[in-house]
Amino acid sequence: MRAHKFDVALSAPAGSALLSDRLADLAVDALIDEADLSPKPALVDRRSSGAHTDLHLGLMHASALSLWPAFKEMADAATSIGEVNPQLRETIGRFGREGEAAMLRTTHGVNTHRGAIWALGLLVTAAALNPDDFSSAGLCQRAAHLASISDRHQPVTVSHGRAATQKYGAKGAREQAQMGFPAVTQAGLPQLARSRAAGHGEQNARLDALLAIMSTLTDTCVLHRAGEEGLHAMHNGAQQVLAAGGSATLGGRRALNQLDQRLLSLNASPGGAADLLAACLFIDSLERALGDVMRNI
Ligand SMILES: CC(C)(COP(=O)(O)OP(=O)(O)OC[C@H]1O[C@@H](n2cnc3c(N)ncnc32)[C@H](O)[C@@H]1O)[C@@H](O)C(=O)NCCC(=O)NCCS
Ligand SMILES: Nc1ncnc2c1ncn2[C@@H]1O[C@H](COP(=O)(O)OP(=O)(O)OP(=O)(O)O)[C@@H](O)[C@H]1O
Repeated sequence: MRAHKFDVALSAPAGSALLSDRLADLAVDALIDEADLSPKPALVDRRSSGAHTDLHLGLMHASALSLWPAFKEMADAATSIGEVNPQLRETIGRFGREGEAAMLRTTHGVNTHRGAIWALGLLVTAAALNPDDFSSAGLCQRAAHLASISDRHQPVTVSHGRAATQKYGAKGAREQAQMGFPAVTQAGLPQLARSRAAGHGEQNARLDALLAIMSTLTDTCVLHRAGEEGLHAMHNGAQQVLAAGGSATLGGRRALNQLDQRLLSLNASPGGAADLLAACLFIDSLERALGDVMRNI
């Protein structure tokens, strides 16, 4: 295995920990940070379970922790296989399904993180494939390449997401990844940077990033639960919060509260947007690790 200067940065807090351990740590941290972020519209957070009757914050944390081995296995596979090819795609597909099984054992059958395993699994793999390039563009491009390869062992299931993409002709989790996560690179990450630069505070900047994603994403969780009316309510409401100045402003907070109420009344939970916020936080943490290395050279 090649040694990279980023191995040092990523493994620093854990001493001798390997790159794959640190990538799995960062993916789990991103999921826990996403769950804790509050007040998120109609999602599980520190205040409530949002539109979900079967989820709560403790379950989100336990589920996130249960995914650590799957993320580590994916990173290890990327390091040993070393390139984007069908073998790597099918290997991480197997670990993704094992991750889903671990999640369902932990939550007693509740879907807490299906979409997140997919998005973060691809990004963890993309990071381990080339630790010299943790740029968001590079990571998302490698992830997209992987997501575009078919997996012969993937069972054909009738998921809520697939049903919604077929009924509404919308692009779902699979297509978002195949396109290189435009919701992350063109909406979430730029908004995170803008709100930080405006001095809005980290939690508000993260909420604004979530809202930027929600303002255009065809979230199949919302489509499945609340149809096109729910999707329009999400797009319009999120745009209004940002137009009012974002979560750090009084007007933005009022609009955010209205969006929360509206989505709750429609039973519309933006779970796909939440997963993509976790993807933003993961990429952001990698870019910060890179910055720390540069400062210490
Ligand atoms: C591609 C996946 C997400 C299935 O997607 P599908 O649309 O069929 O289904 P499902 O309704 O079960 O889950 C979709 C989840 O994605 C999230 N999501 C919804 N809409 C979107 C969107 N537009 N963009 C991104 N994520 C979204 C939500 O959290 C939702 O719960 C995935 O579960 C899968 O196929 N896994 C197989 C295992 C695998 O190959 N893993 C690869 C290694 S990570
Ligand atoms: N903080 C969060 N709160 C709720 N859901 C989240 C959160 N973060 C991410 N999610 C995502 O939202 C999805 C949950 O959506 P949903 O409950 O609609 O799932 P489902 O099992 O497909 O449908 P249903 O519950 O309607 O039967 C999970 O797959 C998860 O990836």
